[in-house]
Order: sequence, then structure tokens, then C-alpha cells
Amino acid sequence: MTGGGSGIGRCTAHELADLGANVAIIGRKQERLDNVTAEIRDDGGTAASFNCDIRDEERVKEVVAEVVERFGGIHGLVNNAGGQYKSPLEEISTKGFEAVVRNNLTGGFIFMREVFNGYMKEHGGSIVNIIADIWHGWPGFAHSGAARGGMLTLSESAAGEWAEYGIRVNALAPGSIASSGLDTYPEHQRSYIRNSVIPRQPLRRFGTESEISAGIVFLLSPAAAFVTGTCLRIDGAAPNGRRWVLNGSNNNEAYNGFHRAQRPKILEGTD
Ligand SMILES: CCCCC/C=C/C(=O)SCCNC(=O)CCNC(=O)[C@H](O)C(C)(C)COP(=O)(O)OP(=O)(O)OC[C@H]1O[C@@H](n2cnc3c(N)ncnc32)[C@H](O)[C@@H]1OP(=O)(O)O
Ligand SMILES: NC(=O)C1=CN([C@@H]2O[C@H](COP(=O)(O)OP(=O)(O)OC[C@H]3O[C@@H](n4cnc5c(N)ncnc54)[C@H](OP(=O)(O)O)[C@@H]3O)[C@@H](O)[C@H]2O)C=CC1
Repeated sequence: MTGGGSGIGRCTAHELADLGANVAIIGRKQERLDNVTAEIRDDGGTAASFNCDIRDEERVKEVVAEVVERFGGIHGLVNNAGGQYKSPLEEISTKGFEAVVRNNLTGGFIFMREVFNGYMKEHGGSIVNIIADIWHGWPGFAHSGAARGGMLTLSESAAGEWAEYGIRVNALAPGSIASSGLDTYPEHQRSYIRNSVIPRQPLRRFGTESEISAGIVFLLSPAAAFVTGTCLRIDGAAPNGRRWVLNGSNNNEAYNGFHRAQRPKILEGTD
């Protein structure tokens, strides 16, 4: 689980451990990794943390070998680590563009390739690549839209090439999710989502971390044995590129899926 130290990754790590998986928690901030690992162990699950920047090819190779050594194999990979910053397209520097592409496409590619070569080629498995709602572009986040679009077709290509090895590869596109990650954005950007994006989305609410982790768990599981090369959109039918006529009010009852987490700041003012 890359990006397992917070947000969607942390929630998914808990779900997987509750279901009996041995979970490798991968990320850069050691304290967060250690906290999640300790939470899972407190709950009776099995987890270990691995400090790794997914953009560091040599470190990724080491971590894949360490995880195979520690747990005896890698049956599922969740490429969840990622993020970006908001910027008008014309103001994105080449360095900034490449930093975002490396974080949201190249790093995931490196992880997929190393997990394939280090374990799954011989044993099969399932890979889930987290992208975003990039349909018809992602204005304000053009660098990340380009990277996530690349991750989508990379997932499709890998599904085609690796099916013969018993490996399924799928993408999952979260919409606006009330997560610790969204809380890192400035208030004016969060309030834009709250006041302008959510009201144009049919379900008219943020998704929860656990609603994303449920999709990830499904794609990893035997229940999805005939599902590969696709993208699961968990976005309340988000409005990107779509036009909806909406009536009715928010349903806030779904804000209940946070495991040991505080109610994210992004939800403030939604009741
Ligand atoms: C509000 C809408 C949200 C939509 C829903 C999405 C939600 C989520 O994705 S939740 C995840 C939340 N977490 C993040 O988004 C994390 C964001 N940050 C990062 O992932 C990284 O900091 C990075 C990939 C954006 C940059 O990584 P790094 O290699 O460490 O980059 P540097 O700091 O060295 O910067 C390189 C270069 O990039 C440009 N740049 C970086 N940050 C910004 C910024 N905030 N604003 C403008 N430009 C930025 C800049 O050109 C840097 O070059 P220098 O200026 O020469 O340093
Ligand atoms: N929340 C939302 O609305 C949406 C989220 N997403 C995507 O879902 C994923 C999870 O997001 P969310 O849980 O909300 O956000 P978080 O910021 O909480 O999670 C991102 C995680 O990725 C890790 N990470 C980032 N860059 C690297 C790196 N180079 N190497 C290793 N780890 C890294 C971070 O940990 P650390 O800094 O310790 O390394 C962090 O734990 C991200 O890819 C995000 O962009 C997509 C669409 C919408």
C-alpha cells in the first residue's frame, strides 16, 4: 500500500488487515507509517512499515525485495501515493510538471514493474492504481491530469500484457473525497469544491475514505476475478464533462466511514 500513512491509504490498510492480509505500509514520513502500523497491530492485524519515496527507483527495488522477504510474497499492490498542486497551466514550470508526473505516473510505473519482476510474474496478483476524476481534462491541475490519464492507459496496457501471468490491473478514480489529503489544500480551494463542485454532483456530498477503500478491496479480491483493464469511478457521478439538473438536498448520513480518524476539516460547514 503506497501512501499508507494517511487518508485513503491508511483506511484501506486497516480494511485489508481486518480481512486478514499482511499489509506493507509504504511512504516517506516515518512517524505516520509507524502510527498506522501500530494501530493495525493494536487491532490484532499484521503490518510493517517501509520508508520509501516511490520516485526513488533503487529504494523501490529494495522495498519490493524486503516485503517479499518479510511476508513471503506480494499478492496485491495499491499504487495510492500521489498528489499535486493547483496552478494555471501557463504558470507550471517544467520542473513542477515533471515533479507531478513523477509522483503520479512514473513512481507508480516503477512500483508495478518491480512488483511484477520481483514476485507477480511467477505467482499472479492484483494491482490497483489510484488516479483521479480526469475525464475531459482537469483544469487547474493539468500536470496531474496528464499524469493520471497516463496512469489509466498504463493500467489498461499492463492488464493486456500481464493477463497471461494471472495478474489483474485496474484503475480507481476517486471523486471529491473527504480525506486528510484534501485537508492539506488551502481553504479557498476546499471551499470551491464544497460550494461549486459538490452542488453540481448528483449525490451532493463528499465521498468518504472508506467508500474508496471498499472499491480497492473489491478490485484486489477474488470477487473481481473477471475484472481487469477497467477503471472504477467512485465519484457520485461527478460533473467533470457532464451536465446534470439537480433537485433535492444533501445526504450527510454517509459521513460515517472514518476509522479512528477525526472528521476531516473539509466537511466543516456541510451539516
Ligand atoms: C483542491 C482540489 C483537490 C482535488 C482533489 C485531489 C486531492 C488529492 O490529491 S489529496 C492528496 C493531497 N496531497 C497532495 O496533493 C500533495 C501535494 N504535493 C506533492 O505531492 C509534492 O509536493 C509535489 C509532487 C507537488 C512536488 O514534489 P517535489 O518533487 O518534492 O517537488 P519540489 O517541492 O521539489 O518542487 C519541484 C517544483 O514543483 C513546483 N511546485 C511544487 N509545489 C508547488 C506549489 N505548491 N505551487 C507551485 N509550484 C510548485 C515548483 O516549480 C518546484 O520547483 P522550484 O520552484 O524550483 O522549487
Ligand atoms: N482526496 C481526494 O479527494 C482525492 C484523492 N486522490 C488521490 O488519492 C490518493 C490518496 O489521497 P489522500 O488519501 O486523499 O491523500 P493523502 O495526502 O492523505 O495521501 C497521499 C499519501 O501519499 C504519500 N506520498 C505522496 N508522495 C509520495 C511519494 N513520492 N512517495 C511515497 N509516498 C508518497 C503521502 O505520504 P508521505 O508524505 O508520508 O510520503 C500520503 O500518505 C492520492 O494519490 C490522491 O492524489 C484522487 C482524487 C481525489
